[in-house]
Amino acid sequence: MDDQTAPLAAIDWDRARSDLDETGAAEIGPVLAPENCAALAAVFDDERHFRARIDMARHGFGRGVYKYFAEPLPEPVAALRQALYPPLARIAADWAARLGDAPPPPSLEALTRACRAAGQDRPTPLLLRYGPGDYNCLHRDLYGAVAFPLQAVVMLSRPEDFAGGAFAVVENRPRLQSRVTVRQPARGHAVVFATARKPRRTARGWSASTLRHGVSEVTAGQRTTLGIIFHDAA
Ligand SMILES: O=C(O)CCC(=O)C(=O)O
Ligand SMILES: [Fe+2]
Repeated sequence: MDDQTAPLAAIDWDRARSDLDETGAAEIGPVLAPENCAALAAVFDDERHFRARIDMARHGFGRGVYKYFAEPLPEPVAALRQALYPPLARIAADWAARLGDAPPPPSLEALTRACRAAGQDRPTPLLLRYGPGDYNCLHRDLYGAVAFPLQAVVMLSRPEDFAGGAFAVVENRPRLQSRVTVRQPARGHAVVFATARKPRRTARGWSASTLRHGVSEVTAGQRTTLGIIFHDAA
């Protein structure tokens, strides 16, 4: 463990796995110390750290702004991405076996190499900022053929900094009505969730349900999050 990330060793991965199996989302944490949350939120206004700035309303993605980090990623972001990969890859490997998919690469480095080979070479970790009236439409963060099936969002704001702005995952289940799971993680806590699909037990074995995630309207204050996506973008 280093001083950049809170002790991931304390995370109950069995519980996270069963929450992910059940709903496609699991709250874990803390994963970032409060001082790192504050420092990362402050980075939002410093354009030197980013490769792209997206005005969500312009693209019909919702309302608010997000920015993709440029390389090199800030140390706490790189360290957290690295630390989250192995436990998430174990869950991803079980999901792949259930769905008959290829297993995930054994390491983040191997995933990055697979991305490069597919022409996906731009970093995807991002900061998102929402003010009053802002929201994030349901979506999937897919950026090319290579995709890791799980991702994380870390809350950088304190609960008293904003109102509204709930994180939501919607699971579209074959032949069933859709299920929504809503989370409001504390500062420094994360929600890990399925990027696009997850296995769902059926009478005959397993089938794939499809997932999207988004954020409900922020009604007051300012909400800043860190998104950690493991595959790179084309
Ligand atoms: O701001 C959030 O809670 C979710 C942001 C998001 O879409 C993501 O991290 O992929
Ligand atoms: Fe997203």
